[in-house]
Amino acid sequence: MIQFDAVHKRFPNGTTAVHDLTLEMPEGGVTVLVGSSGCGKTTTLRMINRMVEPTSGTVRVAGRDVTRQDAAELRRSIGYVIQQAGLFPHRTVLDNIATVPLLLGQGRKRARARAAELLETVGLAPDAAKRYPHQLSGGQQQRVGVARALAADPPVLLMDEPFGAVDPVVRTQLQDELLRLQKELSKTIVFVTHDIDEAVRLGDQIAVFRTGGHLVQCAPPAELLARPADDFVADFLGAERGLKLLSLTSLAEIPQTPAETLRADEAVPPAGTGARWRLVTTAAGAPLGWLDADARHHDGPAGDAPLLPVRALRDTDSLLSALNESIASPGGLVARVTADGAVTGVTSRELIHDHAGAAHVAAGPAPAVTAPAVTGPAERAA
Ligand SMILES: Nc1ncnc2c1ncn2[C@@H]1O[C@H](COP(=O)(O)OP(=O)(O)OP(=O)(O)O)[C@@H](O)[C@H]1O
Repeated sequence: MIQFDAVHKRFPNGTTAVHDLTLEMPEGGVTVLVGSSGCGKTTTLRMINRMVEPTSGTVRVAGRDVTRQDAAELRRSIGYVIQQAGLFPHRTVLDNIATVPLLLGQGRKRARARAAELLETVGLAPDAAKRYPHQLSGGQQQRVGVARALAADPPVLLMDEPFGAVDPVVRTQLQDELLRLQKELSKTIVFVTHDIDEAVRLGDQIAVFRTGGHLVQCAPPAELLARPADDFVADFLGAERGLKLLSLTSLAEIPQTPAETLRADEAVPPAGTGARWRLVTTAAGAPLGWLDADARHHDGPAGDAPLLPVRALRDTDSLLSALNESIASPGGLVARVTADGAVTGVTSRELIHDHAGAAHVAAGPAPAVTAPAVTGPAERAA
């Protein structure tokens, strides 16, 4: 666990970067620090590995005051990943990853063997090992950065906007990789980002800071979205915080009913018999598309009829995806499939809407909105 106890940081030029911060970052969990530019996120992060020293207060890692530990030793025991990876340009990928184990006195052979293993762990092909950083894409460089931070198997990982410089698709892939890795490794991660969606996706808890280094609220994502402490946090979370909350609820919680299906080789039934929207599937039960059985443009096998696209969802998908799909689906039905892609049933738009409302109720009521204080004439005169 990492503990900040009444930590204050004032730089020599008089800037207060962090103001009286008391915060616990649980062991094996991801704490995300968010807030507008200059609100003290990086300074907070850097006080953990003593790249910045607090002016007052105590930072403890695993119960030990960091200022009582040798700074270089402390840094080697804490992984650090920054934006654009910060790799050594004249070292190969493998040597970049092996840097800390070598500094810790591991033999070259062992350090390189471990580095090669880590390449695979972070999803890079073995042939990346001999390349230099400039020969990799931005996303690949970030993966090397993560591998390097993990090389000495540190219990704590500090990540300062690690995915800030890559495009949204690669960014999502890197987030997925981090979530997968974290499931296996359970590191104590402190992650700085500007992106609230990234915070909601990755954080076990999210700490929201305001300019001047004030911590405004720290809570698990669902609680933060349902009950922002004040207007600042609510604004920071954005107008779509209700939808973001749905992204945290899994579709598994919502019942399904049997689907009216037709195999692709079956004939289109006469109009007016059975359900209007039939789900046409392969022989193995994978959905191919929606058939408007009442329109009946076609007499032959269902698979040859004009079908409307279907995007089937798994139990692991979110209520937000279900809501989205229920709007796009012609009959308002969301097709549900197993992990192997075989149809298990459908869920109606109405049921999804009901549960979307219930998700908000379950997360608890939002605080009442307080009207801005009206300044009275006496105060205005003061
Ligand atoms: N070495 C320094 N000397 C003086 N002021 C500093 C120093 N480092 C940071 N600051 C100031 O401290 C405040 C907090 O900076 P910090 O980098 O921690 O913010 P941040 O939230 O990480 O910002 P960003 O999101 O823009 O990276 C800012 O006003 C910054 O200008």
